[in-house]
Amino acid sequence: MASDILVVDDEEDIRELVAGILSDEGHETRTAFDSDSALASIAERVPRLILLDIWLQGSRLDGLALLDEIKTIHPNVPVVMISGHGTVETAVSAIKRGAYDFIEKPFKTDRLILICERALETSKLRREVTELKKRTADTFDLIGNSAAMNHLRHSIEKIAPTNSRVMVIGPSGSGKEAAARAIHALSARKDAPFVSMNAASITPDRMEIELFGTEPNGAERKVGALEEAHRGTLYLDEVADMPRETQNKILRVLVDQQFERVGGAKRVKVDVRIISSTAQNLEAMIAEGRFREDLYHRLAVVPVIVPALSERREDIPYLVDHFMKQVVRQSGIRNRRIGDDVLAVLQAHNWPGNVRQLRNNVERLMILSRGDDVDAPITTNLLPAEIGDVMPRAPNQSDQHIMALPLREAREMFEKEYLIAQINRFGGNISRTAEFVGMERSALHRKLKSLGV
Ligand SMILES: Nc1ncnc2c1ncn2[C@@H]1O[C@H](COP(=O)(O)OP(=O)(O)OP(=O)(O)O)[C@@H](O)[C@H]1O
Repeated sequence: MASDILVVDDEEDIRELVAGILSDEGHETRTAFDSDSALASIAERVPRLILLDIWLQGSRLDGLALLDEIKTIHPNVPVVMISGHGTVETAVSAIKRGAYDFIEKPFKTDRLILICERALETSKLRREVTELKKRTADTFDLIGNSAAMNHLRHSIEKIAPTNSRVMVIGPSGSGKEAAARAIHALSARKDAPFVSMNAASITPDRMEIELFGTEPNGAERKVGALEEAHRGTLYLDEVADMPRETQNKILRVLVDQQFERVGGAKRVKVDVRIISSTAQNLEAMIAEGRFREDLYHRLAVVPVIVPALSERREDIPYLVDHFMKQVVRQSGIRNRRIGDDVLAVLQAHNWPGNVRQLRNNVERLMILSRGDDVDAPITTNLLPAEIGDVMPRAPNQSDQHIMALPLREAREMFEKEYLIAQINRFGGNISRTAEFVGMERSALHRKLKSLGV
């Protein structure tokens, strides 16, 4: 892949030769003859790779001093030193000071190309690893300041250091896996793997292979999730959707504490903490005979509840801010300000898809507003119709369309839904709601009473 490379050398012949070879390889090259012109060039645009002469005659900073300067400002840009005869020792010390490698003059074209490609590849991998680490770290952050989130965080902190099996219960997209990852991250198992397995998406005949793996001498070599999670945590997502046969297999492992790999007779023992999750009411499923009661009791030693987003609307501004920063980091889109009107609509919406749906909408808003003036706030006209709806329908409300009603009833219906949404938005705080809607607190109380709220 073509990269932007800066060649710094006081000898014009060498500069042009190196730049020429790398240009022929398809890279974009720039040159500088001393430390100041190099720093100016870097300040204008940070190159992907720098080739730097060790001596740099007639320059304010020699090659090593310039290397120090570059490593201070841009520690991740790889620098390859160009050394002459008798300067190899200096080149070695340059590596200790952060240079990626060095090449000795006179050099062979192939060697120059090879060193540059390797330096570019290594720094690309480093960038990817840093990015991945950031993304993994993101999943451990449980954002939110509502009473419900504070309670959840508190429970997680208490449960994490124990070895108890946990069942995380909450609607789809509410953050069950995020909670499970937080439990793992705060436990003594944090340096061992967190293995996630969606039990519902695997057919019963495949389940055994995925969970137990195969004996190493078998036709298909597979390490099972249980072994992969050794000393760590196995997250069994959506246990309610597991077929009966799979439930039996999981129960057997929990009872025996050991298992056999597919195609093998040896008993394998692993040390794994199991966290499971469900979006469904398992007790009702047990009553209907669709879920094994004994398995439920073994999995749900400690139940942890993650509430729906509509029950903790105060968290929405924090989540929006968090997701905007995440989008900026992951996709390089410039950060934007979000208008108060947009936040008000987002807080009033019911979010059936919970945090995941909110995250997708924030990402969509950022993408749609990409070409706009960065100083202007994101406005409501970018929201999809179902979210921008000024009449969010609270659960159990009449679903009669407002246009089918006479004015008095339509006004009452609007007032009722508007006020319920605003109260929810302020977490049930009547004083703050009254202040926002522009009413006296006592008048708001009377209004709510007359509307039967
Ligand atoms: N409190 C939170 N703070 C920050 N991010 C969150 C929070 N809750 C959820 N998320 C993010 O929202 C997305 C959905 O969360 P997650 O996958 O944990 O939900 P889930 O309940 O396990 O979903 P499913 O029911 O589909 O398995 C993820 O990107 C997750 O990182």
